[in-house]
Amino acid sequence: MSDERRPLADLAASLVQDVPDFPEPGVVFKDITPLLADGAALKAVVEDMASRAPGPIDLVVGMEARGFILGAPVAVALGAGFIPVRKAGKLPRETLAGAYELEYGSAVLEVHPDTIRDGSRVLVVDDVLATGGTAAATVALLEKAGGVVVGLSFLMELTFLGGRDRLPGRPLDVLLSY
Ligand SMILES: O=P(O)(O)OC[C@H]1O[C@H](OP(=O)(O)OP(=O)(O)O)[C@H](O)[C@@H]1O
Ligand SMILES: Nc1ncnc2[nH]cnc12
Repeated sequence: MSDERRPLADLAASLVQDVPDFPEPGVVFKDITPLLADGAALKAVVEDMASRAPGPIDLVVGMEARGFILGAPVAVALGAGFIPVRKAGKLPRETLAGAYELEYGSAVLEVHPDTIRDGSRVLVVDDVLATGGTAAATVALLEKAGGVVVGLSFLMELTFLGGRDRLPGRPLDVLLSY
């Protein structure tokens, strides 16, 4: 990590709380709500994510639900559109769907493919990269819909869960590593 990014990383880390055994025994849940509640920290994190985008971005994609919280303001900061990738059954029109596994369960993600113009440069934003199941399923959906995923940006990575290995060759940006 660059020296200039260190103060932001320290601030963000101080505002993430560990919650043991949530949502199930053995999982240490990284709770970002204290960070979200701190206006200066939230602004700094969003601006940092936007500033590290790899080149021009047409669309920012956020995954339900925490990916919406960070993704939408990053999209606004970049002047890009925002695409919600939602859990099954929430989007009202024709969807593309993909199943995936995560640290504490499995689910299905969906997107409205007609909101992604062919060849759009897409940045994926989420709070946590854990097993990488959510991110890998999202990349697959976006590429099927015609987008070009040029990067993924996460507030934090749980390195011991190996999510990076499910995103080989993808440009990843992470502020905090655990
Ligand atoms: O790398 P993975 O193992 O896939 O885990 C990461 C995902 O898990 C969390 O979302 P969650 O599905 O818990 O939903 P939420 O944002 O609605 O809480 C987090 O916000 C990521 O999207
Ligand atoms: N340990 C964890 N804490 C918060 N979000 C997560 N998503 C997947 N694993 C997580």
